[in-house]
Amino acid sequence: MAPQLDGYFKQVDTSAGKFIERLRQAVAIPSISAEPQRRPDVVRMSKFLEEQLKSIGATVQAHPLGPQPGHPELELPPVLVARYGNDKNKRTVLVYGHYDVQPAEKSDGWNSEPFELTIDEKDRMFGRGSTDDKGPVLGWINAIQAHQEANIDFPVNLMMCFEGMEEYGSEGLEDFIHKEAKQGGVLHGADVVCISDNYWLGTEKPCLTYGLRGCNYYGVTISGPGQDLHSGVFGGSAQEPMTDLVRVLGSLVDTHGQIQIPGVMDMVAPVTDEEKDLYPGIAYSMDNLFESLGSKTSIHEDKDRTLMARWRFPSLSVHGIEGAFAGAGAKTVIPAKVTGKFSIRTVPNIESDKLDQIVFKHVKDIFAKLGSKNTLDVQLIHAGPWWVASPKHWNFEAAGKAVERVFGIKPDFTREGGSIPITITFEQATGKNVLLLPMGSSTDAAHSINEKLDRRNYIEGIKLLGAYLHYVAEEKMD
Ligand SMILES: NCC(=O)N[C@@H](Cc1c[nH]cn1)C(=O)O
Ligand SMILES: [Zn+2]
Ligand SMILES: [Zn+2]
Repeated sequence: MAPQLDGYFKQVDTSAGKFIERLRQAVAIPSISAEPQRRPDVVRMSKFLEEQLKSIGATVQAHPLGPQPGHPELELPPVLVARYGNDKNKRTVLVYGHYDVQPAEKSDGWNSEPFELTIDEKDRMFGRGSTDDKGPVLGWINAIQAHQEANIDFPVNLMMCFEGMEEYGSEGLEDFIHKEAKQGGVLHGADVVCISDNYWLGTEKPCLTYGLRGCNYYGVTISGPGQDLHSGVFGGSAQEPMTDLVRVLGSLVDTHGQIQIPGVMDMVAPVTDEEKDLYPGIAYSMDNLFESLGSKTSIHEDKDRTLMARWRFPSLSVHGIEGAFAGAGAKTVIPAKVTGKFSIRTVPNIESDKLDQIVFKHVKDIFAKLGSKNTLDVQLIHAGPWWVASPKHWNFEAAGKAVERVFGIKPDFTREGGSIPITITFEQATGKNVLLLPMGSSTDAAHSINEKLDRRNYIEGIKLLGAYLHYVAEEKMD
């Protein structure tokens, strides 16, 4: 089956240095979507990607999305829609990825410059965006190029949709996809959808992913004094916003990860016996968790409960406080206005709007009990839905065969604790099966300091993406 693959694999190995250089150039562009001052870099990254796509003969359109909601002065970065191949006798695969990244500063604790791809003696390629999601996005381009260089016919028509706001909730993309997936739209005509933007459960065994948690992200702002104050002069006589905020934040979740907001857990679908039976067969251990954590500070003691906590139950994380003193030293300031940021990862059957109302009520109730003269405001910053699909589809079968061919092992079928808000939109707008096909591993530290992609995962991942397309071309439709 798929006899051309050996030649393709050989070519990927031959071109590996070139593909790593492409990743180096991409990582060098700090395309941080959450920071308005970095928006020109996000746009620069879209232009880089456009050039790369054109260089391999894809047709590319950059679609503007208009101003960012709530920031009329700030244009959203464009969605790139590219096409390679237009053969009516071939299947069409729609792939999605994102070219924006999470914020990163060397001073956060990185061992190397976050926007300089740094390869160590173990062939780990460190850099912001290396695994999330520049490596996988470039993987599709590299797969096309290796086919050309090896003179192997590309097995499918590839439609590529790359956005620049994923790490900020995919603003503006949903409407675009719904519009363009219709007859006559630029995203119309896909047979299946594939997204490479998540991770293996461990470091050795690839997986195919059929579920994601959603994410509702909130800000709670407490303000009082007209400006920051000297704690020696005003400590004890002014009500302090930080004092109130830490109490509000402290009321949200306990040390054991139990969400303390009444009503949230009532919305969670009960775990069925059939579901419980899936967990013991999955290749994962507490040591895998400890390795990715870099410590043994797990909440749960066993693997099944840990996986359920990641995939199957909601979690609440407190991310930071804007406006608070966070530097080194001992500054004696009383901040005048502080915004706590927290998010809830959602699962079936949590309803997003209902969750917002429950969260707002809880925060307001806790604040009211403090009897503070300060002012409170709580807002939803963005929300993305959870998604669970059926892996019993030829799209997953094709990917399973590709994993076996490249890695010599059958993949695990997993869900993911993270969120890719646009996944369900692709499913609904195209009416087609969506597969998540990860490239990176559990130790990649996406969103964290020292994010990396192992050379092996990148190069074998390029083979995997190409092999998947060959098996898609061969699969019988359901
Ligand atoms: N690789 C996917 C990813 O990292 N997704 C983000 C999406 C998000 C949701 N809210 C803010 N960003 C994630 O945090 O899961
Ligand atoms: Zn991502
Ligand atoms: Zn991410």
